Amino acid sequence: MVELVILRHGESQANRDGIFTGWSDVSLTEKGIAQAHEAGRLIASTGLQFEHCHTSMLKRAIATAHIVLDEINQLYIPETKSWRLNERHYGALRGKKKAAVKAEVGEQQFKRWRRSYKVVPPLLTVPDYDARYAALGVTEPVGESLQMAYDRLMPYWQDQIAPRLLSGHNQLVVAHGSTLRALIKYIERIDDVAIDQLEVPNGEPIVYQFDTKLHVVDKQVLNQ
Ligand SMILES: O=C(O)[C@H](O)COP(=O)(O)O
Repeated sequence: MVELVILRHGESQANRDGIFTGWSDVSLTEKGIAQAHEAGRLIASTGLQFEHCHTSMLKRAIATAHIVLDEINQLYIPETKSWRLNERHYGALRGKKKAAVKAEVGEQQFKRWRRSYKVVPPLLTVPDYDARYAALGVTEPVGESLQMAYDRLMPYWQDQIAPRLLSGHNQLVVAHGSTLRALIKYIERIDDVAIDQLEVPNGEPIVYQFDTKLHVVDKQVLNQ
């Protein structure tokens, strides 16, 4: 049996302040750091040895991954940071207070923008520029639906995660609410409608056990 552990970063400053974040690069709060340590201790209790750690290019996920790797005494393993694991880009909602947007557009539209699979948030008129993505030849999205995030995540799963699992090596993925919803949708074959009910809390490791064809044999959510 091979195992995959997926983990959403600990609480960020924007999570704490109720602000749409997406590709904004915000830090963990003290609470988020504590959540990352606790997640690490929970993962340590499984005794799993990982061959590779995958994270995004955003510091809230990278910092969480490093705290976890330290807690499990596996800081030495190879790690890949990919923009494909970045949070879904929230377009023109990015930086706005969630409560203010909800008050402006109403509960239904607010929920549609946050949780539907296909609805695209209001777009930026010009893409942001950030040297870290430009260096890779990646133009930042101007806004993404969950489906768009799913589509850019899948090549990373196919090329970097699935082959390692198929050769029997446990993998650790530390990413974001929406990219993990996309990954869970794929792994558990959740349909486009039911996915709007799925929430991924900060700092709560999910452990999947797969058979040799990458069918799920067991799923455990680790919490205190
Ligand atoms: O990008 C964000 O704002 C958060 O990471 C996720 O926010 P959501 O729960 O509103 O999708």
